[in-house]
Amino acid sequence: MRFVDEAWIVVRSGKGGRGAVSFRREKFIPRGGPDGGDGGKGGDVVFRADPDLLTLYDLRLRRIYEAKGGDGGKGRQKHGKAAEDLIIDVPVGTELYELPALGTETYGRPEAAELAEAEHLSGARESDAVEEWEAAEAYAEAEELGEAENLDDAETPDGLPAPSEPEGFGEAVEEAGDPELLVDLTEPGQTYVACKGGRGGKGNLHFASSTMRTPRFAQPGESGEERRIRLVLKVLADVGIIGLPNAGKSTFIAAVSRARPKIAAYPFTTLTPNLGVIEDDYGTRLVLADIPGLIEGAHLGHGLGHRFLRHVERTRVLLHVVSAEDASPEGVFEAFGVVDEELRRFDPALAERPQIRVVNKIDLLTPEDLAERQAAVAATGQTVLFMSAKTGQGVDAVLEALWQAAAPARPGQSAPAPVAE
Ligand SMILES: Nc1nc2c(ncn2[C@@H]2O[C@H](COP(=O)(O)OP(=O)(O)OP(=O)(O)O)[C@@H](O)[C@H]2O)c(=O)[nH]1
Ligand SMILES: [Mg+2]
Repeated sequence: MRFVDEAWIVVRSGKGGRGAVSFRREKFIPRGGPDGGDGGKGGDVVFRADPDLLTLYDLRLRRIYEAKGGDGGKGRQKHGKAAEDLIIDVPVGTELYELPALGTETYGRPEAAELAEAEHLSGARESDAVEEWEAAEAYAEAEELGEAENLDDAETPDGLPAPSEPEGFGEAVEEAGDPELLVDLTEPGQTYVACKGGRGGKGNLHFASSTMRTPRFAQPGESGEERRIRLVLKVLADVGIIGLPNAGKSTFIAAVSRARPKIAAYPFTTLTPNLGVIEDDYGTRLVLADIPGLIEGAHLGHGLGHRFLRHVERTRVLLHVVSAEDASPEGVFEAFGVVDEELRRFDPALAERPQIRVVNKIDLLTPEDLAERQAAVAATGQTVLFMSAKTGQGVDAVLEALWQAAAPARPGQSAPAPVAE
């Protein structure tokens, strides 16, 4: 499974529907009072945490998300229908950050002009001859067509041209400094309204007064909002597989799950975390995350590790893998120490996370060499497992330890036993 952990998108809520300009038509009354209804509210943009999603991949394929606009008001005091909200499903564990605005003009949207118009009209400056004239013209035209109740028809549903990405957009996003965290969607079904839809405009029935019996104007709908949002998925894996580059982490996850990460005999083969799922006979699942190799200085941003350490923050158990090539009989714990130190400097709480320690590639050792290391470990009273992800030797014992340490307690079962350090 391809795992994408970051994306950024533009979201826009829908514009409010236009208020209607309409007049009652009754027999023998040539010009009845205004009865134009209000426009409907534009759609909100809502993010929702979906437990079935594991990646942000879909959000990479599309960049701009727009909710629909509200319907225009109608005659006989009928209000326009509110638009449906646009729901964007994201994996559980997605954080949303606000990116700085880039200036709406770059989109060539008529927003500013429309706002001015809305202000102008809501101020109901009836002395403005031009405005009157335009409204009257529009009304006459509509009347001719027999659809005086709704002058909104000429507009596209949201009244805006199709969006396009302005030049320099990507760069500007890249340069955005520390963005502000808006929400952390950690609960399945949790929602966050990122943009509120615009309010519908008032119909002309609101503008009648003693001096203004036949208002030939109505408010346009309020514009929607626009935001640029960065999405960061922190893997909600149960187990984080950590270790130095080339230790065999990807080989292990490929051996025990259907994940098919790239495996190669050079460091930093894995560039983004891979997720694998294992399932027991009861259908209980454990999500494993194969994290790119950490090296000394990861906490300083050296290598790739730093960027990915945050994924480990949320795992319940760490599977710490070292290669037998790096673990001499006296130096087995030293080998684990390098990555432990990186964890500690990045976040002391991380270093306290339960760890299952595994020496991998034991197929490269003679039986005597292996026995020597096992004896050295046993003498310390600590637990270290030995396996070969390549041949499968010892892998079942590692899986068993993972289930013990990370499986969520089933009803009627006590919590998993703590892992021996
Ligand atoms: N002999 C032997 N080789 C192994 C074993 N496990 C992995 N390898 C080899 O070690 C090399 C590195 O394996 P990977 O699984 O890519 O290592 P990794 O820890 O994911 O490395 P990075 O992604 O770079 O951090 C590959 O050539 C694997 O074939 C093992 O149990 N025995
Ligand atoms: Mg790898």
